[in-house]
Amino acid sequence: MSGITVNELYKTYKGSAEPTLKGLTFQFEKGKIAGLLGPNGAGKTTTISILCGIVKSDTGEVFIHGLKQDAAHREAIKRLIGIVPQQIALYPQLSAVENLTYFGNLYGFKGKALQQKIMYYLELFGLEASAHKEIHKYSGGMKRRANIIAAILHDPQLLVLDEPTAGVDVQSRSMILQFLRDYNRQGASILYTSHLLEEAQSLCEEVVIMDAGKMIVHGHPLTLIREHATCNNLEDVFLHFTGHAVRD
Ligand SMILES: Nc1ncnc2c1ncn2[C@@H]1O[C@H](COP(=O)(O)OP(=O)(O)OP(=O)(O)O)[C@@H](O)[C@H]1O
Repeated sequence: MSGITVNELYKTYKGSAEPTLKGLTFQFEKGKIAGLLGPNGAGKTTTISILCGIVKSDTGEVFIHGLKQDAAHREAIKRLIGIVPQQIALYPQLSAVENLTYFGNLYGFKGKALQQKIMYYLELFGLEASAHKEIHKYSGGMKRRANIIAAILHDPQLLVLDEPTAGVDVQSRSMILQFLRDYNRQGASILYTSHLLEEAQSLCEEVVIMDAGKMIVHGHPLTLIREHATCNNLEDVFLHFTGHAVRD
């Protein structure tokens, strides 16, 4: 399996009585836009963090494009993946160009080629006029767009995004979604989490709905909707499987 394989993941955080992941198992095909969905506290961020090698699971295994996520492959997987975390991971006192130069350098890119790439992406994401503005002066949507650029400078084959469109303005959201479609069309795999189910339904070719640390259902959004007579959209499917009780 050359996409993403998650096998029997268990994870209990130190000091927690309850496991966060309880035998989580799923697969996503390579080259697709995939969505990892679930209510608050389902374990999505934990799962993504384990996939990317940021958090260690207690047991279970993960394969990314055929490579096992372990010490022997950590560096190779790091080059393969671009991570866009939920929190903005940029230095607020530095400009976009300064931040992106720093992140490019971390991946070994330097000089004119890096600067050209940074300017290309700043333009693509509508940030060229604010290229030298400090990040703390950016709006929320601008920060999100810059945060994505930081994750793609090394041309990752798999882009993993944790709620990239949460709380952003309509124009930024539309630009981010268009970028994800284009980046996928160029051959990259995308894995993203979101609570916006209408968005996930239109964007994703595959979704996993997880709850309480387990996989609940997996499939193409439209197939899942068709398979359940009472469901008209992905939100109906989500509520069908995860219930109506509010989560804390
Ligand atoms: N570092 C941590 N230490 C202890 N508990 C944690 C830690 N990170 C997450 N948890 C707990 O694990 C559970 C799952 O959290 P996680 O952030 O993975 O879920 P999620 O599905 O991403 O939620 P949300 O949609 O709210 O972002 C929660 O109960 C959370 O409190």
